[in-house]
Amino acid sequence: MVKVAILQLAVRYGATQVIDGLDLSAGPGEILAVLGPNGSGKSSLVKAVAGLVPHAGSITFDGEARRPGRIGYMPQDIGARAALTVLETVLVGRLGRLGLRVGEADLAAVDAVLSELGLHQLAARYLGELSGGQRQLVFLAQALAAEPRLLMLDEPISALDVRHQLEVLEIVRRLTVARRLTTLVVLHDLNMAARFADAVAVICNGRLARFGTPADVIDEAMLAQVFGVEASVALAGDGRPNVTPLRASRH
Ligand SMILES: Nc1ncnc2c1ncn2[C@@H]1O[C@H](COP(=O)(O)OP(=O)(O)OP(=O)(O)O)[C@@H](O)[C@H]1O
Repeated sequence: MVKVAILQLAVRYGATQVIDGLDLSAGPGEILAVLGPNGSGKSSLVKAVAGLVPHAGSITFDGEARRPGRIGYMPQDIGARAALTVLETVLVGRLGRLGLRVGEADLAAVDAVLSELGLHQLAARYLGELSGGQRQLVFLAQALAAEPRLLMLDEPISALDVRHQLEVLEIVRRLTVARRLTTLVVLHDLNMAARFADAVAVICNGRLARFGTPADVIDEAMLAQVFGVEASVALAGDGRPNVTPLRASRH
């Protein structure tokens, strides 16, 4: 259980500032979806929280600057360069917890995650022999194998068919609630964000454009201002918004 508080976050690459003055928070048992146009700074935000890029401003975890030991991070870029099998790749997720040898508990944890994501039959295959969607599931498995308290997923469903998209987000939601994880997930699919997130942060040009519940944030005005899209947004029976994009309103 980790309360993440971000205050006046700034990230720059060389002379280019890509996140500027961003305040945000996420709590245990909660999925925070991070939305925004391409290049707006979503991955940079998640990398800053994971400690993978330097930043200014403050990021605290339960009020402390020190990151919790158990972080699960799934990057957006999941190339197949490493000559590892699926089993080995998922085991890497437990690196911080491995002793001098792989123990029974590690193998059991990996086994459980492989089963949960339906990856058992692929366990001995090399990453380079998988489809893009299968590889995405393997890297999700790697993030979950850490048994994280803080879970960060950068576009985890972008290569998945619609059933796997739903399955993955259902698993993420179930684990988030059952284990009181604090979950940050970068998504491009507005309707999946509306359906699965407790809170939504919209990033635009490195700044926080909107932050609140899906119903507060995902509306026609935001889609026009932030994404340059004309859309119709209806509230479903459960009060969550449903977006139908109509046309690009600017080029
Ligand atoms: N390592 C880097 N060096 C220099 N600039 C970078 C680097 N990584 C990202 N950027 C730039 O920072 C800005 C934000 O990138 P970031 O990857 O955070 O955006 P994003 O919102 O995740 O985009 P997308 O939806 O396309 O994945 C972009 O303009 C990008 O070109």
